[in-house]
Amino acid sequence: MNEYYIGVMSGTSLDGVDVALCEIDAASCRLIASYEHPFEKELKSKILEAITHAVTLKTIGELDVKLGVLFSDAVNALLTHHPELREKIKAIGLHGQTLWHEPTSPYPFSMQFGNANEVVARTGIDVISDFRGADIANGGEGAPFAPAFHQEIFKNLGEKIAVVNIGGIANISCLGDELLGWDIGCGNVLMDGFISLTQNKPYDKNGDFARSGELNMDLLQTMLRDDYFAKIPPKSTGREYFNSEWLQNYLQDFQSLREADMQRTLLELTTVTIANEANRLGVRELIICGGGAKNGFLMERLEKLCRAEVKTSDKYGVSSDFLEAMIFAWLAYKRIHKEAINLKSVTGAKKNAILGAHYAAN
Ligand SMILES: Nc1ncnc2c1ncn2[C@@H]1O[C@H](COP(=O)(O)OP(=O)(O)OP(=O)(O)O)[C@@H](O)[C@H]1O
Ligand SMILES: CC(=O)N[C@H]1[C@@H]2OC[C@@H](O2)[C@@H](O)[C@@H]1O[C@H](C)C(=O)O
Repeated sequence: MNEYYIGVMSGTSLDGVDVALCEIDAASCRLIASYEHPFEKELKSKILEAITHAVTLKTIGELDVKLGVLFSDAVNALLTHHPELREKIKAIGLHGQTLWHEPTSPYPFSMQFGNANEVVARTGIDVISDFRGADIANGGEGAPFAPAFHQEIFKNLGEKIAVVNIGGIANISCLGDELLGWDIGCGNVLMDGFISLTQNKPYDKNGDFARSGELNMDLLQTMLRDDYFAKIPPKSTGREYFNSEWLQNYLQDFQSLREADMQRTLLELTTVTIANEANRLGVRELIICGGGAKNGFLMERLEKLCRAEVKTSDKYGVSSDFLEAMIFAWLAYKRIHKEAINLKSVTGAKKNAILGAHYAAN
């Protein structure tokens, strides 16, 4: 029998909270309704501050609850449009806001905020959260998890298919008998960071500003030599690595470049690092999802640089905007049904584990 779950995702871009209401059974996951809840500017700056500066435990505790309230508001807002479904929702899969991801240190962890008890109290619905902890405890990277879901929904397309999510961070899934996947590196996060610093805009709409600039090969080659790109998978990353310090470090020797040239070169960095992986894997089709799919210039460059055919997931009827939120609805379904997730070939965990902690409403 089909069951209803809600997935809530707020990613590295901090652009909004994505909510996906899905109808799920053993063979399918269908998006029934979706909603993007606004992220207040003030909360966004608080999160960025917590990532880059030392903050007090009081601030951290409050941030956890504020995010819990935000995620509850997001779920309740979606359900006001579908009141008849509220009683039917089995659970909310709550990813939480990643503040810090450090899976390879001596005491590895991945920190997602958004108080689950608060979400249970404010929605009256069971919540599954803390998805990454078990994978890390089993020796895995705790990310990316998207490959398991990509495999599930695109398995009928055959071999040599890869899916790339271009969010703040870009991650790839290579589908097949042995599932592969890792975080490629920067998706939009550096482009967003640069245009926000220079023009106070959240992102470069359609890549138009980048298009107006010239590619600087010296800067591109220098950035491509960054250690992260050469690292052998399993690997995963986030804002604790690709951030304003990273940008400053690479841009400082190129101060004479025009801002448009820097933007253009950052866009090329994203597309070249994605295309390199796709070409190396020899994929025949590259399916794109995440906000980067809306950047016309970025998509043009990807089509040029990739030997594979490049399509957005929308072409297969899967929303490129809500695919990540759907992952957490699906993972909540898997947790309720106590099914382990096939991820050890991706994250390097010793075993496939049942992911997530269950916070019951009753
Ligand atoms: N019209 C557009 N033109 C250019 N870029 C866009 C457009 N719309 C969205 N984006 C980019 O997509 C980003 C948001 O993508 P998305 O919501 O997939 O990221 P995320 O889920 O927060 O990140 P991650 O997947 O790393 O967790 C924006 O910050 C922006 O850079
Ligand atoms: C630690 C963390 O939050 N990682 C996110 C982030 O956003 C994209 C990429 O980096 C991926 O590793 C992951 O999200 C998706 C949903 C994942 O687990 O596949």
